[in-house]
Amino acid sequence: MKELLTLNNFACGYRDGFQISGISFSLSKGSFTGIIGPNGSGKTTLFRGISGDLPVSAGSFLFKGKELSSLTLREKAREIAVVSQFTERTHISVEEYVLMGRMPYRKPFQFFDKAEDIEIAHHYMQLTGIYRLRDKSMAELSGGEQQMASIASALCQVPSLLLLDEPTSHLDITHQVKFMNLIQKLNDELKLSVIMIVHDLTLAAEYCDYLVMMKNGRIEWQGDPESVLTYEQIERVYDTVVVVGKNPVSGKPAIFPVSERILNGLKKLTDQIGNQDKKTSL
Ligand SMILES: Nc1ncnc2c1ncn2[C@@H]1O[C@H](COP(=O)(O)OP(=O)(O)OP(=O)(O)O)[C@@H](O)[C@H]1O
Repeated sequence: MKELLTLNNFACGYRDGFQISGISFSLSKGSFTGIIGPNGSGKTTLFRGISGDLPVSAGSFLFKGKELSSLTLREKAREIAVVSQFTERTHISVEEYVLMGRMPYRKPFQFFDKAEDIEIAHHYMQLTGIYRLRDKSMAELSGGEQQMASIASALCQVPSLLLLDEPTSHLDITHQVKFMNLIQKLNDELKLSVIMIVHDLTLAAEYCDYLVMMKNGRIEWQGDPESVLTYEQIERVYDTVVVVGKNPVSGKPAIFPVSERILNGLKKLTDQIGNQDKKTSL
């Protein structure tokens, strides 16, 4: 089966509070999808619905052809791994933290990690560049290093779907690009499907092959980056003036903000030209 997940008229939300509704999209195995939209538009709520953290209140959600709610917690944990924005500042070692990702594979009454689990954890620590930090406490790591440890732990679950909630928000440009390249590599080589909440639209355009743009708990637009990230749609959804250009190397959309001072200057200039045109036509 090519389709990994299908949401059909899906709705979920908080009791007597915010709801997302009418959500319909399908993602195939190995896709790299970005969820974009303004603050409070429902991106994290959608994530919580996809991870099974919030129950489906209407519509359906099929994962590999089965209702997600029919999977046991252990089955879900073997299929879907979530990396949230915040890592707990726990005092356990990096290695112990990463090994927690093997929990869904532990047998009842298995109190020690098997050699196979340790081998898998070491493999993903090496891949994410944190192997050298394995004996340090998680609390001693920088934000970027903690982020990598979370990814390594999530990969230990050997999931088919990785959910990333704003993973690059605390990273400098070097680490952002390094991080995105790693996710792209996992996506390419392991055919790992990725859904990522991302605020940086240019970064989303560069790496994602599909974008879902949300506003007020609904999908406003979805498709490839070129069709979603037009200046008209961005302005309508974010209520902000932007210029959309092209990355000269990749050809992907690049989004530029425009300051109010520049906009006011442009407005003055067009008003002056308009007044001159009026005078000459009199
Ligand atoms: N646990 C909760 N209980 C009730 N309402 C919540 C809860 N979490 C979030 N909300 C509300 O749901 C709405 C959507 O929040 P959500 O976190 O899904 O938005 P978002 O698009 O991820 O925002 P941001 O970009 O700011 O992270 C907000 O109005 C928020 O106040």
